[in-house]
Amino acid sequence: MSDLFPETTPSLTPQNLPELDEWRNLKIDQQPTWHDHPDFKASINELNSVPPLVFAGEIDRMRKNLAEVAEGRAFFLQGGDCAETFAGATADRISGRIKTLLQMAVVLTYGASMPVVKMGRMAGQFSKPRSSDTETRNGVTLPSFRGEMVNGFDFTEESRVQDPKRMVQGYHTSASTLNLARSFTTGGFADLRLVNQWNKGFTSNPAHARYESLASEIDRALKFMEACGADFDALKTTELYTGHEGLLLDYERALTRIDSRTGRPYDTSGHFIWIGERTRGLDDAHVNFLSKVNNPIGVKLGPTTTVDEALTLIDKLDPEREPGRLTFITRMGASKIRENLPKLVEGVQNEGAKVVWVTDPMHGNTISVPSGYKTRKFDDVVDEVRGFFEVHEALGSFPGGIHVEMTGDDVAECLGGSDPIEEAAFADRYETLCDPRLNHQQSLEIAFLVAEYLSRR
Ligand SMILES: O=C[C@H](O)[C@H](O)COP(=O)(O)O
Ligand SMILES: C=C(OP(=O)(O)O)C(=O)O
Ligand SMILES: [Mn+2]
Repeated sequence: MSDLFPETTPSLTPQNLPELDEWRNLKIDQQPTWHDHPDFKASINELNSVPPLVFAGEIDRMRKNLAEVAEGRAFFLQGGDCAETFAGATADRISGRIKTLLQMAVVLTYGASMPVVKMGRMAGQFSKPRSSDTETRNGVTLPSFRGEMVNGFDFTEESRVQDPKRMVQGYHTSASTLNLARSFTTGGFADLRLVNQWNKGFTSNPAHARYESLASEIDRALKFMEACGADFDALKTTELYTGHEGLLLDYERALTRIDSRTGRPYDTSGHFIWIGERTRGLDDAHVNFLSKVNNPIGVKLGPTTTVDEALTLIDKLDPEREPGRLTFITRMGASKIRENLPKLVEGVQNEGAKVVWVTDPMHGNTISVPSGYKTRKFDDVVDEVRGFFEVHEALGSFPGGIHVEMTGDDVAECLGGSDPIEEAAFADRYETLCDPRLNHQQSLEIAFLVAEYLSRR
């Protein structure tokens, strides 16, 4: 808490720093239409006065960690739900997701002999951009579900009404999620000497067996080091950052605070905030607002991104060219990455900028199956990851990270994997409210694949 005392800098309270509100005059996409709602002002006022979810000092530390990634000395792992849910913020669900993410990180750290910067798509991933404003089922048309911070998922008129009080509920759910994440990662649960135990409760299959054997190897190495008298205090805790798409600017703005040390604004809704593929317009509201806060910022880059767009994004979001400030999360699709990514990487290299390059192998590979489910083929996900490593290898740039939609649960949402998920399983185990996620085992498989590529470098 000591890093942030907005009340000690009254001339710089969030309310009177006009540059933080420039976005209000710009084009803005994918927003709720709730500004005249009777509860809108009170909800914003409440969010203006709640404590920050994360602190400026932590955000700075993440930026420093990401600078290491930009220099090729660490790897960046981002993972979590496409859309978090309020009901899903239970101890079991949250710990399952964190365990899976930490297991992936262990595989990567050990396999690649490299520190891993870990970020959960969690404690704030409650709003969604949509392809269509409405959804039609059996002849009934209702507003689309836009994430639980905006409206409900149930297909009824009442549930789909946009309610600004949901932002306040989103804040509180984020706070309790973060509280549990902090106690897991600092309270002994994430002690590296317990890696073996994180696998308990998961059924036996190829990825799990592989994890068991890697965990035993780590265990032996640690026992050896311990016998040599090494001090393991540093292994007791781990750092898990949070991140989400900064889509709802009313929410992001209300949680922005001024850091008393520097007088600079930080968006305290999460450590890492990214701009989605649908809202990255160069002169639009999202780029403008996030250019003003001091957090590390990501931008999703889809297959139509031009070199000029990428360079202008750098100019706007990282004018000082500070490694760690800007992460480009490419989501091209398996069939396009080998053709589209090289020109972007070369363009950025020629400009002399050092961004972090992350692959999101999920969003360019979404398909619908005849039964109506949105899904992704595990093989396409793997192929985009391979393409990402091939392109960076060829150009001598650092493949800095991976961004996946995943869960710790044994869901059936993405097709394939070494214990293959078939379409028939969707009827019972398809649980996502938006995009299909890798289940626990598929997530571990991806981690092993990435570790192999990293260790070859
Ligand atoms: O992550 C999210 C989805 O890709 C995005 O919300 C669009 O989904 P839709 O095409 O189902 O609207
Ligand atoms: C909407 C998302 O991605 P994109 O902006 O890349 O489509 C997402 O990450 O859930
Ligand atoms: Mn998604």
